[in-house]
Amino acid sequence: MLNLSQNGCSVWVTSSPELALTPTAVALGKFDGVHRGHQRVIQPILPPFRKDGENRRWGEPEMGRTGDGEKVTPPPHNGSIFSTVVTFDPHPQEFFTGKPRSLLTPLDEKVYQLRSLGVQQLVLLPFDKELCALTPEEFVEKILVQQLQAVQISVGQDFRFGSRRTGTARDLQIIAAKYKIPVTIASLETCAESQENNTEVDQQTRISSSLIREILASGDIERANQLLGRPYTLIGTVIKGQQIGRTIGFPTANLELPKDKFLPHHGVYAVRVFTVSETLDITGNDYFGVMNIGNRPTVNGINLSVEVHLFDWFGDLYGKKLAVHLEKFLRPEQKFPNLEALKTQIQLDCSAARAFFQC
Ligand SMILES: Cc1cc2nc3c(=O)[nH]c(=O)nc-3n(C[C@H](O)[C@H](O)[C@H](O)COP(=O)(O)O)c2cc1C
Ligand SMILES: Nc1ncnc2c1ncn2[C@@H]1O[C@H](COP(=O)(O)OP(=O)(O)OP(=O)(O)O)[C@@H](O)[C@H]1O
Repeated sequence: MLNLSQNGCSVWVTSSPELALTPTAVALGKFDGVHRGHQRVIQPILPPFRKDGENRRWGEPEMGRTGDGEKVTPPPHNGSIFSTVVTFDPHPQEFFTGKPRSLLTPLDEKVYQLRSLGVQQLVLLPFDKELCALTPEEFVEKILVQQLQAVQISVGQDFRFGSRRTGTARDLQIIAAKYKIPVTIASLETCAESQENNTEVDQQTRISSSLIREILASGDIERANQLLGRPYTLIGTVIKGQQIGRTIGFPTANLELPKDKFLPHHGVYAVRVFTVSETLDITGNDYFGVMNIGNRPTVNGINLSVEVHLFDWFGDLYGKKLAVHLEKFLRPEQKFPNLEALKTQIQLDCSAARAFFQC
């Protein structure tokens, strides 16, 4: 389906497990967000020669593309064990509810995050009736042993699998032992519970994609960033807006985002912006700026718009891909009586963002 390759680092992405590079060291789960808990599960499947956080060059041959139904030969096997994240597509919750689910990390972004951790392969198991009906024993035998030739498996302590989620992480360990495959069960990465409860005791809660969504929806971007282990990022292509911004002295780059991207609380954020390539690698300098996510009630906007104003930068960004790191929530969007009042407020937003970034 996709091959994302830059500087000799590639991730082989396939939704056909029979096209997977084998043998594999597998981390299992949905991994939306690739948050700190996920990173703990992925760590044990990475090659031992790689130090944490290092952007590894592993000198694999250039890989071709694969895809649903596409007949493509995977790159030759070079004798190594492929660090592989195995996830489900669509997201199981989307399959059961029939409702499209927005994601913290749409596919391109997930691949980018996995690649920067050192993962070599992403297998997107088609989540359908057939897969759902597999018992834990059948899942291990058919998918992990026969198709992926797993030699090592890693999951979190609360991992559940197989039909009606009957299999636990411990069950996986027992079943995999029959095939002599070791299973690492990562202990839960937790964080302090929100202080809202006003309890004296330091209660801990599990870091999860669902918790991070809730926190983003509430506008607490700094806490969401802590749990992710990096800034929450919106990545999109710059498209034309109504071009009113430039008339009030604040030209903005309007972003078209992946349709399934989860949007945080609407309003104004202090942001750090990077131009990126198709594979999402940073291509130039970074810029500071302010971003608005909202409907622009002051100009009777109807559609949701995501737009960023960069400090001290003038030029044409149309068609460019930007990665916008959300660092601080400044205020909710408001309806102003006129453009002059909006302009005055945006000036204040810029000052607040500059003070935050000390720039
Ligand atoms: C930092 C920032 C804050 C903004 N805050 C608001 C706001 O509170 N209310 C609003 O109606 N529009 C707000 N906007 C959106 C402006 O209305 C929008 O930038 C302007 O209409 C230009 O739109 P254009 O990009 O289509 O030309 C904000 C934009 C920026 C960059
Ligand atoms: N906080 C955590 N600490 C350790 N392991 C985790 C943590 N969160 C998830 N995992 C493990 O990482 C893998 C992927 O997790 P998964 O994406 O399914 O869960 P999640 O982040 O809790 O998402 P959701 O909130 O949608 O359930 C699983 O093996 C899971 O057990």
